[in-house]
Amino acid sequence: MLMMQEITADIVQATIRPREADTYKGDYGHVLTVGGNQNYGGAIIMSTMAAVYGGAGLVTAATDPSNFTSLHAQLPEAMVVDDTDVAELTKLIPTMNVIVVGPGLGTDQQAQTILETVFDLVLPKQILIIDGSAIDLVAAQKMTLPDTHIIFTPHVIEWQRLTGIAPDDQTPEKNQAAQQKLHANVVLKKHRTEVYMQDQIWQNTVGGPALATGGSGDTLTGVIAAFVAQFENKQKALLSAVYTHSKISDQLAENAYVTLPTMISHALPSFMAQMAKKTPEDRIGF
Ligand SMILES: NC(=O)C1=CN([C@@H]2O[C@H](COP(=O)(O)OP(=O)(O)OC[C@H]3O[C@@H](n4cnc5c(N)ncnc54)[C@H](O)[C@@H]3O)[C@@H](O)[C@H]2O)[C@@H](O)CC1
Ligand SMILES: Nc1ncnc2c1ncn2[C@@H]1O[C@H](COP(=O)(O)OP(=O)(O)O)[C@@H](O)[C@H]1O
Ligand SMILES: [Mg+2]
Repeated sequence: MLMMQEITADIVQATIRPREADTYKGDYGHVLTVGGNQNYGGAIIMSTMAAVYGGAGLVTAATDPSNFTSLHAQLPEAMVVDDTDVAELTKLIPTMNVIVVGPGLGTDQQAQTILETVFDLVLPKQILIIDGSAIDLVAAQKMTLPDTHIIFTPHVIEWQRLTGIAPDDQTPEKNQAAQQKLHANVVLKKHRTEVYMQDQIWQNTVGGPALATGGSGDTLTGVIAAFVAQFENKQKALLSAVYTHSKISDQLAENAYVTLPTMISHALPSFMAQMAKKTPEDRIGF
């Protein structure tokens, strides 16, 4: 039986610390989110919003141009680029710290071309978060993964598509073997989300059915991107993002039957401020 460790508030409090006074946006990472076709624009808006509210220094969304206006209406802080403009992506991608690909991307030929472009251009020093449709494309097209730091964020059906392991057979042993074969970190999303990284397995014990609404996972990608972009310890940043997304939902769920993805994003700055204020002595009882 494999040992599973619980993600605790301690890890989050140790990760989210007060910002140094003499810093600027360039110190908190540049995130690129790639996705959102003509039908699923909301997915990339939710991912991008979470990256902005989660504290990434700069955020750019590469999406279908039909989403530009709606994205800016909600999120003037983000920049946009046409996700089929290879020349622009070729200039932009090398300047990024973290790339999210997949929310609302779809699985048609155009989506596949966009994903191939990202895989071609991503650099080994970057962090690539592969979610939603991009996981489906990797699985269906048996795409070779790029040489970079990869975080997969599948739900149980996406994980099945990627590994062939049916949800009922998704044991820690089988999941870890599949994760190690992929040479990637895996956030297996479900009621009690599991994080597989290197030889460790972590379980998230916060979060509940108020998160069971379209866009919760899209939002998680943006929180992960913002955290790994701005915090030094990438493993703790990943665990902290998973916890924070769920914990905010739990807190909102005291007064909200369903916690809409945009509600979670809007609550990120105040939750992070609370975490940053905590000293080691405060940690008991949180
Ligand atoms: N507003 C938007 O634009 C939205 C776009 N979305 C995008 O839509 C695309 C397709 O994603 P979907 O996940 O909807 O579709 P999928 O076809 O990947 O997954 C849906 C299937 O997975 C099952 N499933 C998911 N989680 C499960 C769990 N914990 N236990 C058991 N079964 C589970 C569902 O029952 C369903 O059969 C993605 O690109 C995604 O990002 C969705 O995120 C929804 C919102
Ligand atoms: N009952 C639940 N308990 C805890 N977390 C949940 C529950 N239902 C959904 N979630 C969380 O919501 C997110 C759903 O992700 P996903 O299925 O990819 O949504 P979408 O693609 O619509 O954004 C995951 O982080 C998952 O852990
Ligand atoms: Mg999803």
